[in-house]
Amino acid sequence: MSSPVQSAWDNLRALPNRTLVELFEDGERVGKMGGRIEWDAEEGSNGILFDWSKTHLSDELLGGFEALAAATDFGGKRAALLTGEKINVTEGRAVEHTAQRGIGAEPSVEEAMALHARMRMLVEAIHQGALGEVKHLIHIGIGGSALGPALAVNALTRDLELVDVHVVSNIDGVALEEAFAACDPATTLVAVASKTFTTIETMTNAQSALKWLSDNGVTDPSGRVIALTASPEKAVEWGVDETRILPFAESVGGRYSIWSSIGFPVALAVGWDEFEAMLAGARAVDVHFSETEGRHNLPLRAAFADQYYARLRGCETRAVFAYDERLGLFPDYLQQLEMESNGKRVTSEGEPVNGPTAPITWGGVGTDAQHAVFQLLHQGTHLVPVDFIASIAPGDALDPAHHQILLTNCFAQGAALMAGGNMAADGKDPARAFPGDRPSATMLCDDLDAATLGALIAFHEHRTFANGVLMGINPFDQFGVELGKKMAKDIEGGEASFDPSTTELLKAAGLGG
Ligand SMILES: O=P(O)(O)OC[C@H]1O[C@H](O)[C@H](O)[C@@H](O)[C@@H]1O
Repeated sequence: MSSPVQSAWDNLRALPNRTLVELFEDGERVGKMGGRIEWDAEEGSNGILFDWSKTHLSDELLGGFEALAAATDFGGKRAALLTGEKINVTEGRAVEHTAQRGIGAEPSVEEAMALHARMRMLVEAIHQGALGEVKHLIHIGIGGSALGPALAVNALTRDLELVDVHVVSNIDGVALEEAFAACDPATTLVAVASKTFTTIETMTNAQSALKWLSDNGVTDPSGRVIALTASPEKAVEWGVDETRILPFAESVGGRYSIWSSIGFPVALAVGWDEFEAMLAGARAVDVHFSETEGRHNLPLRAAFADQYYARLRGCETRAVFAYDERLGLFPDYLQQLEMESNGKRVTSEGEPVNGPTAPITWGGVGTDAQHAVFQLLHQGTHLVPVDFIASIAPGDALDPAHHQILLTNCFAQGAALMAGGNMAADGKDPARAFPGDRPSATMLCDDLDAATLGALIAFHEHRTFANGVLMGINPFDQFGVELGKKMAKDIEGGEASFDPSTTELLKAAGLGG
């Protein structure tokens, strides 16, 4: 007998696939497949329009996916997420990034608010000169301790940068040297961001940053260090003064940690109010996600489309193009969020999964990408669902033509992917033929400010969670990163023997004994 989940998938597989042109015969489609999430802004409200009408989701498919959501107990799992149950079953932990935004179990929300207050005091004290003149911050961290800060600092500091922030993640010393070259040691602080405070890249880079400070005449280098961590005791052992440790809860996952003290460089660069605005934008999405049911729940609806393309149409990748220079790092951010969360092969119960899991996330910025990779999207043999992200308000103060061309190109690409056609005069040249019926979704922001960035990130967090629920997997562990780390340690320790290829490579590089 098949399980309710299996029946829901069987039912989905039996539904007809309609073309986008056929789907648009429904005159109400744009309204049905669009939706806004809004929040209060200085003047009125701001928001994001989520237009999923150019995807192949039909009324029947939406109904089928709603049945799947019911069979996988989406409602119960969402409630468990938002009330701090231990849903990260493989690690026996709650998952409480929303508590950082005020949504969650009361003690966790209170703890988050108290830690935010402490972070705020330090940020404001630094702005007021309590640590002397501070012009630069070298933020050292990797993975979830770097990608969020790098994204947000890059996105939000075009108009205002109170402190010049350099995010360094790679162990390749070239990365750290580049930051050194851009900073004056006398006016530089170093943030060491690591949930565990053990990550080899981060700890090695932090040590070298201390050495750089002392080699360049800073008398108390460790007095220039701020630790952002869920392991404050390890930071103390490492030599950071307790007054400059900004802790966060163990239940905040690395790739979900921008909302915690890992967001310190953002607050330092753009000020506390902007950091709070980012949290408020995320909270607006949390509220929508927690209160809206079925197809009207926008992150869930996006996950329906993700599952449709990955599992029913065999798409192995999905692409994200931000038509906004400020979101240049958004695809990188999403790669960790989605691939580290849902790139799994067993369910939460340890059983093999019943279909493909996370597709490969890739992308870039428009219009650059149009002149490089869009050829494949329009005429290649892979079907790639595309997300477009754009802002109605421009980020630049140049001739408005810049922004108009940017936006018209963004919309034209979605239209062209869907419509297809033939560019030859006689309409018959196969090399000039566009098959069309290629899907895209568009996220159109009123403006790209801190609240909008928070909302965009939270939308993708919940979309990722919803995908995990529909596939029956735990999105919150990441054991897949461990084996390579262990082998690197084994090489360092000279303990292990390796395959012939690896042994030769080590020998050629003069490594590994
Ligand atoms: O913050 P840390 O403990 O230094 O961890 C940094 C990163 O490394 C790990 O290997 C994980 O893959 C990431 O999820 C994590 O964000």
